[in-house]
Amino acid sequence: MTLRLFDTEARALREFTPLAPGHASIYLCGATVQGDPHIGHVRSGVAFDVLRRWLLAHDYDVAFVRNVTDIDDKILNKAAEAGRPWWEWAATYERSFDRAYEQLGVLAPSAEPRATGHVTQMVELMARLIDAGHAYAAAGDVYFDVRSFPAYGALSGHKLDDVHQGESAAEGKRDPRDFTLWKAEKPGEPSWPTPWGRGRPGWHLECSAMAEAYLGAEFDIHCGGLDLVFPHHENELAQSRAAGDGFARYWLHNGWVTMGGEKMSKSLGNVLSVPNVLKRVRPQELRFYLGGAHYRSMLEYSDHALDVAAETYRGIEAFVLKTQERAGEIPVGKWTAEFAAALDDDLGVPKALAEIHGRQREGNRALAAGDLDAAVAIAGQVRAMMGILGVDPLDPHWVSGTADGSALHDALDVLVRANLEARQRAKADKDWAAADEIRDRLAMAGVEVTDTPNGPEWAVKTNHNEAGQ
Ligand SMILES: Nc1ncnc2c1ncn2[C@@H]1O[C@H](COP(=O)(O)OP(=O)(O)OP(=O)(O)O)[C@@H](O)[C@H]1O
Ligand SMILES: [Zn+2]
Repeated sequence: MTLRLFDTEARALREFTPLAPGHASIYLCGATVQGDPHIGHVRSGVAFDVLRRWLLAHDYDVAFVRNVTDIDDKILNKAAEAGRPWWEWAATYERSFDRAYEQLGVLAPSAEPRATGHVTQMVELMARLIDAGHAYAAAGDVYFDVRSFPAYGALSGHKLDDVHQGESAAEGKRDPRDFTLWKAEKPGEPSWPTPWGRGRPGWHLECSAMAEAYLGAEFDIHCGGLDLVFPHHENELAQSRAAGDGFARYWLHNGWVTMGGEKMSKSLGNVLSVPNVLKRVRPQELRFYLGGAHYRSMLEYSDHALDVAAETYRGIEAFVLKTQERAGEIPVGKWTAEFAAALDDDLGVPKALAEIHGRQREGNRALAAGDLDAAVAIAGQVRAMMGILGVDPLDPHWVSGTADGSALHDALDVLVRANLEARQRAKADKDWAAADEIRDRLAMAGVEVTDTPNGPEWAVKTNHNEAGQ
């Protein structure tokens, strides 16, 4: 595998050579869990899941860390407005993000560290920076001294004179371009002890400390959305390198989901929540849509574009299902050389999809010609390639997640019906105890039985609405 990735720091495609052969360590900036995810939020999760799957397919041992920022001004403010504890607010929306990732078939991270669980590491990192003369404490805050790090701005291309951290002026800050590592305690806000007083972490510090804790002082790839290049990643890099760590060796950034030409963003109000979109299309179709564009390009949302992607997905799915119907089984095959070349070229998913469509057409021709062996072989290739993109139509994730017509549902139906027939026989024999026992057993398994004029009907009780399924 000769994988080339566009490295934001080098501003060029670079061949990926891991720090340790056969291992890849990846850090992805996760969500600030302040509200439900919109489809822009989950794009990075989907895009870099493809990178992970491609490395896994080449037998890499991948350590994939995606953090949760569970302490932040926005979380504190929103929780306070709602009159709820901040930790409950964060936990609620962390679950909401987890559910969205799960629905879209994003592989669970190797570790999902929360910022609040890593304050010790943050304090240690600050101590190293202060000792090395790169940071200072003032009035309970701790700042990074930007001028002490000559390479500052190298990632984003900012000249020092043009740097605006987006932070307000503060007592004791030596230079307006310095950024906050640690915020002094405010009344009523959560805080942790440090040698410089109680307070809470700044966002940038969190990721540097968590990346090092899990992936070491130097690791392979740091990923995130394009908006994070500055200041977030510039500041992460400055902190970690100033502290003597090699930090990330490659920086990858995904483009935005836009609507009306602007970044989909809560503050602009042009957002579509994941559950809402899943009322229109199935999760695998949404994933196919979000993951179908090149990860670095902008993806302008429209209902029409989403519908077209869903229809395209259904075309590929129909070919695989039709072949499966005739052949019985479609073993996962191997991707083609064209597909590999496309993905190796900075994860060129659009070209990879063109290859899949080509195979699909060839497969449909084979089906039409009655050449089932050829169709099965091609469907196996299609499954392998779609699997790398996380959307293999026969992946059990989609099959079991789809309540109607799925293999799992059909299997369950056979078992439940057998139980219901036994219950009918027990009733006919006036063996009420046996009939009740069967009903109770089904209830314990979460199967709810309703007697209707057409006979008993059953459904699995769920605790949440399975939107779109
Ligand atoms: N429209 C979008 N398209 C792609 N990625 C996005 C989009 N909006 C946010 N992200 C990414 O989601 C991740 C989490 O971002 P964060 O929680 O800071 O949200 P945000 O950018 O403040 O979103 P919002 O503006 O909607 O509040 C970041 O990596 C960010 O780049
Ligand atoms: Zn981060």
